[in-house]
Amino acid sequence: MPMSTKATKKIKLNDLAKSLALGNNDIIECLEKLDGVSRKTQAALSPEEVSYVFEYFTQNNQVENFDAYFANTVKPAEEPKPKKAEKKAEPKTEKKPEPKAEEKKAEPKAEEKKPEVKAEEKKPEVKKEEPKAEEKKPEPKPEKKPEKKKEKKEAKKQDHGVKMQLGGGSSFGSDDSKGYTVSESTDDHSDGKRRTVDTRGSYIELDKYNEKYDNMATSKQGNKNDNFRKKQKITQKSQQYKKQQHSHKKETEQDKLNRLALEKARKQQLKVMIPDEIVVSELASRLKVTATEVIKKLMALGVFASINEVVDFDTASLVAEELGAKVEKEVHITIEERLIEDEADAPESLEDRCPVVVVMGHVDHGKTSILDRIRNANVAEGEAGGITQHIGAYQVKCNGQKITFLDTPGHEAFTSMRARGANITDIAILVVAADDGIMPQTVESINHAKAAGVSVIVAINKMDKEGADPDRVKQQLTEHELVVEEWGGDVIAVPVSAKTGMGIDELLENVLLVAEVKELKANPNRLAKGAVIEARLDKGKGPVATLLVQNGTLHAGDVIIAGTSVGRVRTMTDYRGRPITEAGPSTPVEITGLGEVPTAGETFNAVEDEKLARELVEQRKHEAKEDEFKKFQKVTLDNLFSQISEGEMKELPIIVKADVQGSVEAVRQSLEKISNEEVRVRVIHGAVGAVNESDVMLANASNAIIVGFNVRPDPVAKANAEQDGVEIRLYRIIYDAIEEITDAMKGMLAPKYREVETARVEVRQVYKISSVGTVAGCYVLDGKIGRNDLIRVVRDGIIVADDKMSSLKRFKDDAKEVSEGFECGITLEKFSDIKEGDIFEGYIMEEYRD
Ligand SMILES: Nc1nc2c(ncn2[C@@H]2O[C@H](COP(=O)(O)OP(=O)(O)OP(=O)(O)O)[C@@H](O)[C@H]2O)c(=O)[nH]1
Repeated sequence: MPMSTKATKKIKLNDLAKSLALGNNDIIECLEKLDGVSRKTQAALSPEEVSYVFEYFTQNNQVENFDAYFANTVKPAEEPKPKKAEKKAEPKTEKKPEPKAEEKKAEPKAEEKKPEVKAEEKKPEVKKEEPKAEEKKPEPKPEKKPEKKKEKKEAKKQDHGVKMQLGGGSSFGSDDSKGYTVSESTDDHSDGKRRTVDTRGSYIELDKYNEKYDNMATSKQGNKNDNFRKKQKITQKSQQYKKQQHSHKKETEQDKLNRLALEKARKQQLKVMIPDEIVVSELASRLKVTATEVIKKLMALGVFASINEVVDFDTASLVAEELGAKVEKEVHITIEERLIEDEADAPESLEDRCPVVVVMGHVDHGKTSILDRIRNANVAEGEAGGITQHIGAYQVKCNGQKITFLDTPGHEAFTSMRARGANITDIAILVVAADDGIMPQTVESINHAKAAGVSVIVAINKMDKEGADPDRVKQQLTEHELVVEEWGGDVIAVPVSAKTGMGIDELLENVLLVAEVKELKANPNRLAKGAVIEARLDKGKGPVATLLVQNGTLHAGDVIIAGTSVGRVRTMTDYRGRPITEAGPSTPVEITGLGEVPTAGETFNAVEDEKLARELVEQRKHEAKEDEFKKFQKVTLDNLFSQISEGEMKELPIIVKADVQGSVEAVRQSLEKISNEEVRVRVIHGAVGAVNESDVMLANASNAIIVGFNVRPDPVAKANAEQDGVEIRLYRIIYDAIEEITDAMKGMLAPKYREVETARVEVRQVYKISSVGTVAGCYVLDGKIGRNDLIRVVRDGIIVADDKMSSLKRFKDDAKEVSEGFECGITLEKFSDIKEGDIFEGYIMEEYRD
C-alpha cells in the first residue's frame, strides 16, 4: 500500500479512498470543502490533507464507549444507546476538524506511553484480530458509501458527530484490544461501570498504528470490524488533537487572516516616506525589512553603512526602490511654512504695480535735493548736519502714474541699509554730480545696484553748476560697465539740476519708461508681504514701522509678523500721514500695533493665525538667542589669535594661581609685560592655592584664561571648566607660560602632529589599467587600511615613496576601510611604479598636545 508509515510522504487520493473504503469522489468532495480545490484521483495528498480527511470522516463515526459498541456487536438488533453518549460526545465533535501538522510531535510520547496501556493484552490480540476480520467479515464497499454520506449530512446538520453508527451487525470481537491506545477510566470495568475510550490521549504511536492500519487496509476486506477499526483509528487520530484544535483553530483562522492581510499588503506596493537623511535602522523599519537586508542593499550600492549610520535621501531611495517600495520625500513643514503663504501667483491674478525707486549716490551729490524737487518740498535743509538720516518712502505722481521713492541715506555708515534699499527696489537713480564725477560711494552704489539686479538710471546732477562735465561722467560710467544710450549702451543718463528743476520731469518719464519695459506686476488679492523700511519706538504710539507692501494688500487689523515682532495693524497711514485702511503693492505705509520694534530691512508677512504667528516669533527668538550664544566664544590660547585678528579681543584677562605668593607676583608681572599693540594681557585675579570653583566662575564671567603654576584644579573646578569651556593652562615653569601665551598672541601656537600607523599592506599583484593607472592588488597584513590614509611605499626596507591614496576598493566597490586578512585594490595619487612585494604603510597625521 502506498500509505506510508512516514507522515512526510504523500499519499495518493485514490489510495487513501481505497484505504478508507471510500469512493474517490468522497475524498475529492471532502477536500473541496477544505479549500475549494477539486483534486484529481491521482493527486498526492499532504499529511495535513490526509489528516483532514480522517477528521472529516471520523467525526461522524466515533465510538463513545466500547461497551456500548460491544453490546451492539453482540446484539445487533439493539440500537446503540446514545442519549448520554451523544451528550458526552458533543464537545468532541463540535469542532470542525482541521489538518494539523503537529501529528508527529505525539509520536515519541506515544512510544513511551504505549507499554503503560495494556500492551500485553493488545499486541497478541491485534494479531489475532486482524486475520479474523479479514476472513470473517468482508464488507462490500457499496453498502458502506451511502451510509457514510448520510452520516456526513447528519453530522453537518447537527454539527456534531454521530456515535458508532456502524456497530449494528458487526461481528467485532468482544475484546477491546485493537491496537489503539485505550486508557481506562478510573472506573473499573468489572464493576459494571462504563469504560471510556480516551481518544484525546496524546500518546499514540502513530507510525505503528498507521502500519497496522495499512495492513488492515491491504487486506481489502469490507468487514465491519475493519471499518470499525478504521473509524476508530480515525477517531483516535482526530481526538488526539481535539483539545489543541480548539485553540489552534482560532489561531489558525487568525493566522489565515493575517496571512491574507500580509499578502494583500505585499501586493500593494509599499510606500515609504524618506526624509533628507535617515538612519539605516529607521529605513529598515519603514521598509518593513530587517536592517541586514538594507545593509546588504547598501553594500551592493557601494555604501558601507552600519545600522546606526545615516544615509542620504538619494541612497535611501535607491535601496527602497530596490526593495520594491515606492518612495516619497518626507518634507517637514515648519511653522513658518504653515503660516506664511508662499506660493507663486497665477499669471491671471497679477496686476500692474508702480515702480519702487531708490536714489543712490555719493555723499552731497544731491540725492535729497532731487527727491525734494520731485516732491516739491525742501526737506534737506531741515536735516541735522544736512545728511539724510533714515530711509524714507514717498509716492509721487507723474503723468497720472505713481512712482514710489525710497530715500536712502548717503553716508558711508549706512552702506548696509542702502544695500537693503537696493534689494527691495526696481529702479535705482544713480545721482552723480556733474562737477564731481564718479566717487567711491558712486562705485559702491553701482555695485549694489548690479548685485540686486536693479535697473540703473543715471541722474547727472548739478548741471547748473559751473564746471559741470556730463561727458566726463559718462566716460567714467563706461569704466564701470554702464554705457549710456547715446554711446551705444542701454543706460539712460539724464542731465538734471535739483536746484533749477532742469531735467526732473524727463528723469521721471524715463523711470516710467523703464518700469513699463520691466512689466512690474503683483497680486493685490492675497495676504500682504513686504519689507520694513524703518522702525522706531514712539513714546505715545509704541513701535512705529514704515513698511513697503511688495505683494498682496495690507489691511488695517491684519496680523503681521516681521522678524521677531508680531502684532495687529492698529493704525495705518500713507506717506503723507493720512489714515488709510488698505495698501496695495508698491505702497509705503506707516503702521502701529507691533509688539516690539522690528529691524529695518526685515521682511514682513500678514498672516491668518495670530496664535501660530506668536509661536513662530517665540521660535525665532529662541533661534536668535542660540545664534548669539554660538557667536560668543570662550577665549582659549588656540583661538586667541583669531579673536585678536577679528577685533574681538582687545584685552586678554588672565587668572593666575600658584603655589606661593612669590610665584603669583612673578607670573603676574611677566605676563603683563607681553602685551602688544593689539591686545593687552591683564591679570584680573592672582592667588595662592589650587584652581577652584570660584576661579572658574570668574574666568567664565570675564572670558579669562586660568594659568596655574605648580597647582592643580580641584575636581569641581575641573568639571565646571569643561562644562563652561573655560581654559585652564597648567605650567611648572614660568618661561613656558610666557612663551605659549606670546606665541598664541602672535598666532604662532601651531598645532603639533604625529604619525599614527594604521595598517601594513602587502602588494601581491600589480595591474596596469589604461583608464585608472596602476592598481595594486593588496593584502592587509595587519591593522585596518582606511580610504583617507597616507601611504608610505616601502621596498626592501627603504621608503621609495610617500603618497596619498586615490582609491581603495574591495572587489569593484569603493571601500571606506579594509581590515586585516582581507584583500583590496589600492591606487596612489602620484606614485605608479608599484612592484609586487612592496609594503604599503598606511598612516594618518594626528593632532596632539603635550
Ligand atoms: N548747484 C547745485 N547744488 C545742488 C544741486 N543739488 C544739490 N545741491 C546741493 O548739494 C548739497 C548736497 O545736497 P543733498 O541733496 O543734501 O545731497 P545728498 O546726496 O542727499 O547728501 P547726503 O544726504 O549727505 O547723502 C546741498 O547743499 C544742495 O543744495 C544742484 O542741482 N545744483
